[in-house]
Amino acid sequence: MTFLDMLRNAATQNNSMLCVGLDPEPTRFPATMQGNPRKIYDFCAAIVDATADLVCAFKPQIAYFAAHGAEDQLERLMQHLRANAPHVPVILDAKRGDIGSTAEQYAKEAFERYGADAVTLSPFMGFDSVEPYLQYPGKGAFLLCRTSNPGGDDLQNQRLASVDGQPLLYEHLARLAQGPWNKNGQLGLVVGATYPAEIERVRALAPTVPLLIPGVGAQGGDAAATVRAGWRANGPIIVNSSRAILYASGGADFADAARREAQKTRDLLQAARPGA
Ligand SMILES: O=C(O)c1cc(=O)[nH]c(=O)n1[C@@H]1O[C@H](COP(=O)(O)O)[C@@H](O)[C@H]1O
Repeated sequence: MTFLDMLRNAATQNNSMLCVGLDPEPTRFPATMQGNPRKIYDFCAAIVDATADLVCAFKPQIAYFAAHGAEDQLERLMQHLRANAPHVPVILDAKRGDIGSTAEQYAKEAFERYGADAVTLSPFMGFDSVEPYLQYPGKGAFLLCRTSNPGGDDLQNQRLASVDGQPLLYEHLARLAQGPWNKNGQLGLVVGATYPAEIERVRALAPTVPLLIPGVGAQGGDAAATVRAGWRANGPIIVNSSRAILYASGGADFADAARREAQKTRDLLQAARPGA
């Protein structure tokens, strides 16, 4: 099954466009685990179990594991996801971007070592840095397009004088992802919930590719505006929230609190669909 098939199925089964981001930060764990990087797996597995019927995807952020030398716990978490949430696609948030020969190694890491269904990529180095990921049939790749951070403006909002119509860089990327770069039909774009007007612009230029949209919750993005700008019947969106769900409670009830927060966010997103 392709990444897009999995996404469609999970979105339908769980009635959801919510992605729970797995960004484990031991200092924010509840008392019995607090500050202990060996508890990363336990913490994340509890969150997965509490939310697996509410999401269309999970997104582990690799830096939160690698920073603690906890790649083995990410491998265990991937196995846990396969066993306990087999219907939910996993997007490995790695934001890789390197020359083709090195990209081949990163692709192997994401799809073979971790068994991810999709990966996030920085497209800054051009198509040959993206192509190795597209060699994996059915695997998804999300290109950073108009990111949620304020500094995203610095490059993404620059005009390309050399391209027809002098589009902004992020607009050009949106066209490439919808068209010539989408060799395996599984490309998507990352756009921040903090910029709904730009989400709308990206959707106009790339009507059918999936949009991964982080920035609701801790970054303050407007969930309803995000859905209105990005969701289309044949253009899926995956709205990520990490900290607001993971740390909804700092106590022993963290998993129950995460579930309540995920449910609230899921319902808010669903209700904002035009005609819902
Ligand atoms: O690619 C991403 O996931 C990403 C792109 C972007 O533009 N902004 C952004 O916040 N992210 C990631 O999405 C997550 C957001 O986390 P919260 O702000 O805690 O919901 C983090 O893992 C970020 O690395």
